[in-house]
Amino acid sequence: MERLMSSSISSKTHFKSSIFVPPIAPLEPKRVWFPQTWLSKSPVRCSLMGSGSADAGEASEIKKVESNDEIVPFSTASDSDSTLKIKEWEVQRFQDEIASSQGIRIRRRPPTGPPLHYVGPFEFRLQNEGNTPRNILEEIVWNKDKEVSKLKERKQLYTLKKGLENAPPTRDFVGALRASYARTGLPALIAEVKKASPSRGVLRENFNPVEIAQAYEKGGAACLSVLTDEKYFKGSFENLEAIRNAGIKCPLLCKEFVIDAWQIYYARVKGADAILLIAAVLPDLDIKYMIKICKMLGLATLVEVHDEREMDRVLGIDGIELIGINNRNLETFEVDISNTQKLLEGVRGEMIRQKDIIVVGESGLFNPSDVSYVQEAGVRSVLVGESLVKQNDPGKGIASLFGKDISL
Ligand SMILES: O=C(O)c1ccccc1NCC(=O)[C@H](O)[C@H](O)COP(=O)(O)O
Repeated sequence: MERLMSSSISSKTHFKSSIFVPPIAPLEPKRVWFPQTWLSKSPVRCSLMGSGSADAGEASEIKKVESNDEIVPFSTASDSDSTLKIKEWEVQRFQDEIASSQGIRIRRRPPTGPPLHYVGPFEFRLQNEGNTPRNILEEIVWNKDKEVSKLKERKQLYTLKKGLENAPPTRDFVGALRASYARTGLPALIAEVKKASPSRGVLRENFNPVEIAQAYEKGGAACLSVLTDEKYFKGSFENLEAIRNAGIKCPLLCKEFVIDAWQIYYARVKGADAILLIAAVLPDLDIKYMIKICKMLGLATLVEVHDEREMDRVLGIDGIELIGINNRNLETFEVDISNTQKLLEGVRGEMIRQKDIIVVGESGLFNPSDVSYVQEAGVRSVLVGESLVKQNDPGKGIASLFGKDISL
């Protein structure tokens, strides 16, 4: 690993020395053997923690390695392709080690896919622990990795940044939540525009995102959350853009699985006012880095946690204004709204009050007693999808959710 770091530094890369490098035993490349057929011709484009597409100068003291440049060869592998692959593999391993040292179970997709194995004249790919996603969240993230790589090839950051000049102005997402809470005395609603989900399948066949958004706004939602993932939620960035262009005044959260800063720029260009960052997926340094990028672009961040460890990590990060507590375990689909209460008890709740952080209760909220329960636990906002989107009139669903009309 030391060798990896020094080779990265010696090439023309942006690497800030303030990055925390945990004491990992150096790898021994001489013991690593890769079948020749496992090696591809693609150029290495690696980034520590996977957020490697934004300009290093922009989030000043924060990290990064991004290299298409010459790389110092160092192993027994004879050609430069294999050296690049070994380097990719090492960076991947380094990334996963940092993540797991923070209790993150979701691994990033291995860069090369499963190795080929030979049995006599045949070859096949072995499926094993290392190359198969272990749960739905990991699968989504691995798929997202492939998706984002392709999108980045089609639209480079440079082009996206030019698009920023024509992007609509951002609206104050946090301000809208505070104002709604002050006006109604009830948790401010972030109403979710979601056609389907991995746990519930298709929620609404007759799905018109703009009409649903208009109904939510009319029904008293403070902000909207728009799913943009296509494969698992049947959402899209076109939906986000259409809702923004339809003149909806509620600020919009881009509900995406963000693993790369490129996605933040893309969301901004498509009209988002806020971005979701999931602590189960992103190491601390990525969260800090992405918050900086968001601030620079005028976007709010909703940092989502599910357990105490994630909450403690996030409370250790400066500048957090919104924390979402997801009552759904994204690895198992289990939903339990008492999770919100558990995470807001004692010293954690105290710290949140002191920092004036708005907590958003997410998932599994269906009726007024669910809403009161999480409000008593300390939330000042709720993020609700299924129970609203399934109603014939999703706007009227809001009144049923709160037990009264909150649009007035
Ligand atoms: O909902 C899922 O099945 C799911 C699976 C994997 C990752 C995320 C998932 N959902 C995202 C959410 O947490 C919800 O869309 C959101 O909190 C609203 O929940 P609900 O009101 O229960 O629809």
